[in-house]
Amino acid sequence: MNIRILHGKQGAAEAAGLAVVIDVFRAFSTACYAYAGGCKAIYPTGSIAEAYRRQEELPGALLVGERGGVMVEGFDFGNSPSLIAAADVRGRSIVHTTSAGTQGLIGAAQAEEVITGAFVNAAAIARYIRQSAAREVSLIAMGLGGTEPADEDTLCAEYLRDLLLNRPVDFAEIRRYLAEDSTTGRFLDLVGEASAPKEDFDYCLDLDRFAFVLRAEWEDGRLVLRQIPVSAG
Ligand SMILES: O=C(O)[C@H](CS(=O)(=O)O)OP(=O)(O)O
Repeated sequence: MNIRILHGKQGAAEAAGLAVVIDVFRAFSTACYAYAGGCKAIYPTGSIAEAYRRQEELPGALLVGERGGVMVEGFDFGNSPSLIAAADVRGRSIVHTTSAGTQGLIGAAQAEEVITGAFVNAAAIARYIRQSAAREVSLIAMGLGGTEPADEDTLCAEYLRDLLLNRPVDFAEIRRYLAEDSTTGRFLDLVGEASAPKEDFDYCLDLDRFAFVLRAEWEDGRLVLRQIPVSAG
């Protein structure tokens, strides 16, 4: 298996084979919590205007997302895993637009298959990749706004690579580093911003909470994330 670590929107555009678009803080942690809460489907979109157009096509859909980490005015929720986990999203479609994560899903157009990446389902991602027998794997660390590296995404890409190569991993040290030394968890700087609660840090670093992956598929001309359970072993 050939594994490449790529970065940001540029990396997404270069991704080949099975692509894992990684956004730990917070897009793809939030998406996992939404599926765990029973949402019907998540539609990743690029622009805010496109999100509103998609919502018109999907009556009753919730609008979820941010710009600069802050909930888009008029949306139902920001990009917050803890707030989504506390909400009743059962049976609801979600239209999701974020600065980095959803842009990466849209940009990875050359890849054969695209799944999301986060720590909350890291072991399931590694199992899914092994079971897929993919020969080429692109791990894309989306970073800040898809243009600057962010420690949490780079560390998640390296963590997934090491799992796949059966190398030792030390999640406790990653967590400690992100809590104490890293400065790239931008939403953590939005102190007092309701759509960026500090609890999101723990929600995003709840390693292996979920045993599924989210796979991006095209349905009726729309990109949608679908939940794929991954068996143990
Ligand atoms: O909502 C987030 O935490 C980030 C905002 S920013 O890129 O850190 O400003 O969005 P995401 O697309 O989930 O990285």
